[in-house]
Amino acid sequence: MLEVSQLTRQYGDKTAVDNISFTVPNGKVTGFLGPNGAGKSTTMRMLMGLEHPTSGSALIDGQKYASLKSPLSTVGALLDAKAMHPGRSGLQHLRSLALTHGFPKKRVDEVIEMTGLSAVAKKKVKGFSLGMGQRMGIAGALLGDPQNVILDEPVNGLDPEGVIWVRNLARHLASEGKTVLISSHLMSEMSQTADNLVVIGRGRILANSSMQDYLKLADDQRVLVRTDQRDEFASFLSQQGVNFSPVETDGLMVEHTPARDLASYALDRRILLHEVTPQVATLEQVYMQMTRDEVEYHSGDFNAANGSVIAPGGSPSQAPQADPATMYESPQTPWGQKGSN
Ligand SMILES: Nc1ncnc2c1ncn2[C@@H]1O[C@H](COP(=O)(O)OP(=O)(O)OP(=O)(O)O)[C@@H](O)[C@H]1O
Repeated sequence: MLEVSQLTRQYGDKTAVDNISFTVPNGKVTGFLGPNGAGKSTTMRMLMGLEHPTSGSALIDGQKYASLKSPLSTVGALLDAKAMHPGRSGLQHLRSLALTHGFPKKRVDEVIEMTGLSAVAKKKVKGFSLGMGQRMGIAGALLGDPQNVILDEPVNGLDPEGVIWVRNLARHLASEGKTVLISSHLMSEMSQTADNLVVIGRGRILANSSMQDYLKLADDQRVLVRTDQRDEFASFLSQQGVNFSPVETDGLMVEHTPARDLASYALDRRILLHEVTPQVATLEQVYMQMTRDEVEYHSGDFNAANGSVIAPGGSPSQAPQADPATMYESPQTPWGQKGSN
């Protein structure tokens, strides 16, 4: 179990992590979400004893990392996939880790096999692709068969097969009763992987709940109804001041009205509804609503018609100007999205 309690980390004037508390329970995958610069990596690094908290605590199974008797068997982390000696092979890297921690060579072979690296394990780390480096980092994290696993952006650079593999791995570890904390910017992936979510923005907790409860926070609850008496039902809804929009030939997407009320209105008016489907918000929709004002590094919108970039809250300019406030931002790509970082 991981326990973060009133944790704060300041770098000079900058408060990277601001008095946050949350628990990551055993047997669950907990997604750790937040915009760039929200404080996820800093929190994970404090759990792993790589940064000292300014105040508060970050504990693993009730202990600070530095006090753990058998660190690699208690917690395994992928924090920076490039943190390996470039001149060594993956096999050498894992063997030296195993040797210093007293794990048998057999365990190295097991994690190499588990992470799909058998064919490249003897290659020098400097020749690794981003995805191979990620897999090697995960292999290192799993070496001690730890009770707690912390993965910072593990799917970064992985191909679709690798992304599914990480999902299955996380689910498998949780099914064995292990604690899994995993950060990612891939919302669709996270929605399939995590049981619980901790969302942070500008160093503060924005949400800490089960995935199910989180999805209920969508502020635009909508219900799709279908009926052969659409005009009649639509005119009734208009009289009630309910907002809706037509869908295909027989449907209405109705806003802010519970499905039960809609069914009841229809029954009273002897209108047969042949479909009443509450729309489930996606994780991405709820997350975007929640973090709208928490994004430290905003991208401008790209105007495909004339190639201009509209600065956040501003008017079009022909070329993006270098601005110290956005110096961490990825360059605008021709298709108007941020590149990966
Ligand atoms: N060593 C440091 N010195 C100064 N500022 C730092 C340092 N490490 C992190 N920060 C700042 O702390 C804030 C939180 O950074 P952090 O890397 O934890 O965010 P993150 O949520 O992991 O972001 P991303 O999703 O981009 O990886 C950022 O504003 C970052 O610039």
